[in-house]
Amino acid sequence: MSGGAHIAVLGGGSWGTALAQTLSLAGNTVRLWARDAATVDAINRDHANPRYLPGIGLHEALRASRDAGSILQGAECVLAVVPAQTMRGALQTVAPILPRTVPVVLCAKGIEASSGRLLSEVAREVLPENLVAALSGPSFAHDVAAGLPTAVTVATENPDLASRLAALLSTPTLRCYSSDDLVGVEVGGALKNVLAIAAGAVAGAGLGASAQAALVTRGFVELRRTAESFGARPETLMGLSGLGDLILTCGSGQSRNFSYGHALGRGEPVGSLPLAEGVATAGIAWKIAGERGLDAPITESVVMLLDRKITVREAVANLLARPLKRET
Ligand SMILES: NC(=O)C1=CN([C@@H]2O[C@H](COP(=O)(O)OP(=O)(O)OC[C@H]3O[C@@H](n4cnc5c(N)ncnc54)[C@H](O)[C@@H]3O)[C@@H](O)[C@H]2O)C=CC1
Ligand SMILES: O=C(CO)COP(=O)(O)O
Repeated sequence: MSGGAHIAVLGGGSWGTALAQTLSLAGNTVRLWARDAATVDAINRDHANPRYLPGIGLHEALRASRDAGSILQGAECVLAVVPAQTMRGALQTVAPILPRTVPVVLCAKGIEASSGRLLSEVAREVLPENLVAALSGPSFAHDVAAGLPTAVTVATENPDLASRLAALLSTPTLRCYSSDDLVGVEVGGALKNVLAIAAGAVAGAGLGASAQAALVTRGFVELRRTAESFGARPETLMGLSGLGDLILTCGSGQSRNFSYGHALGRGEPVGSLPLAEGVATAGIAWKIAGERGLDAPITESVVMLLDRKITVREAVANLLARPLKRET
């Protein structure tokens, strides 16, 4: 169980702040790097992050800074919690000052759209000497910050390190399981966001709970197919970072990806909505599926929907019109 460690968190958004809060409450020394001065001031002065975690009072010992050097000083572990498409830049910022003995835990969910790389591949390019892990699973930032019970998976390819990191990051309310299937945990987290957009779109278009259940189930088949093409183990995808996160985000308006899809389904504007990682990951996930000869009709529908080439009802009509097949 966590406590007494020095942990650095890169990213002052909702998830970085929530992880920093639970780890700080568990007795760790937590330092958070945020690029935005207002966020740093609010955390240090008011013990709050009203922009990203409204209504949550933060632990007084949690400190923030815009200076990455001071955040990293003495850190035993770094949590990287910026959006997936900005992960490379954030890691590049700390690369010259991060000791190579410090493990980096990637907490974002996405695939780098410009390269098709998983975030662990990005991290290994930027920080070739550091051990890389991923933390993923069904966990809304607000729930974790509020101390509600949550379970996630912490994965690295080294089982001993995975167990040590899971122990380091578990708190009385955040239970971390360990796994050596890094790729499985990463891909499960990245692809569920695309499916949450699809589920939200079906709900927003008023197509009914039955359609939503069918879509999520068939979406999970797509997720498994794509993840297994990366080398993920099927049982990982049946776990927290896969099925577990689909159950959470494909049925809750608390999910930003679901809400984004919901707005699309209702024909509402999406320009001012908060971060929905599935928007950036959908296109690259479909491209990867195409390159590998994988059937991914729901991912394709999300891409067409995001590009405004199709409506939700047309997308669902197309899915229904596909040739009948065995359920696999
Ligand atoms: N919010 C949640 O409930 C959960 C989020 N995640 C994942 O965590 C990742 C981060 O999401 P949130 O914290 O929710 O996003 P957010 O939108 O709440 O915050 C993003 C933060 O990253 C910062 N940022 C953006 N670009 C940056 C850059 N280039 N360099 C440094 N900082 C930068 C922003 O200033 C902001 O503080 C995403 O991949 C998300 O899928 C995972 C589990 C739960
Ligand atoms: O990943 C999450 C919960 O596990 C958060 O989901 P959203 O990014 O869709 O809000």
